[in-house]
Amino acid sequence: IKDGWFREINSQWPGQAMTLKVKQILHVEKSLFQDVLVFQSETYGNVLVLDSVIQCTERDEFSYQEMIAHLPLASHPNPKNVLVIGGGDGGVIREVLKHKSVEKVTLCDIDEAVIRVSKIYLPNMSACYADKRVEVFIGDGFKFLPEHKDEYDVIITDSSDPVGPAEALFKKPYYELLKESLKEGGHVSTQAESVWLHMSLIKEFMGTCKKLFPVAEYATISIPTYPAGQMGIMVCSKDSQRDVKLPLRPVPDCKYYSADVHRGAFLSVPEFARAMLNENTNI
Ligand SMILES: NCCCN[C@H]1CC[C@H](N)CC1
Repeated sequence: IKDGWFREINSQWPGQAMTLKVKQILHVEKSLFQDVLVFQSETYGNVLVLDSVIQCTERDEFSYQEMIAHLPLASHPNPKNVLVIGGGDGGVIREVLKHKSVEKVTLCDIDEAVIRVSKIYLPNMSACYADKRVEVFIGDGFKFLPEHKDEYDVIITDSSDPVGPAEALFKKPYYELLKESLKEGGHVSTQAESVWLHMSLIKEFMGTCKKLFPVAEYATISIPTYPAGQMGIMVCSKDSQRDVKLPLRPVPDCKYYSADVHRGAFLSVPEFARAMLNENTNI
């Protein structure tokens, strides 16, 4: 933070940086896994930053949290048991609980500091921890998944970037674990970075998903405070007959998500990205 501005300078997005004006620094901590910063911004509410990377802001988090949850859930016929890997800020669980069919949602985040801090500074994301359908497990998804095979209808990987604690969550071994923890006809979703900055990573990532899942689709969303203002969501299904681009039922109380936005998120992937992603299919 310099002269009152937070600048998201990072080697993953060379030569550019989102900058937010800081009103007040609320929390600074070095957890077991990463540097944790929360500040009150002038125009985006409270902001959670991990290892100098913006994780979420109160003003625009709904975009990403709604879409990473509802794309896999609304396209699944009857999701009952849901797992969230990461997502310690609580925003994704809030969205999962909007689905009446969901009986239980388990959150597995490696860093208790993120949960503790979001309970204090991100109340409208972490309020849902009080819901009786929610259970929390502090630990590494890599250790949790092998102990929960054939158990979940939907698994959402709400991770930080592939630099630091979340690096392994973008590689094949993790996706094999995800697949084994899904029940028949299960869906997965994960944050899939920006077509403006990470095309090579997304291409490799799509290749992994297409090898492991019969259905794998990349959706795009608009979110101002993520790098380049665009974020991808990868959605896969174990059921070769399933269309994850098709919303099967409405989701109440959303500010970003709708049935049209569901379809549009897959249809509006820009041509340069679609061409690169489709190259993978002839592996
Ligand atoms: N619920 C927190 C979302 C974390 N998602 C990532 C944060 C860092 C970004 N560069 C990419 C998305």
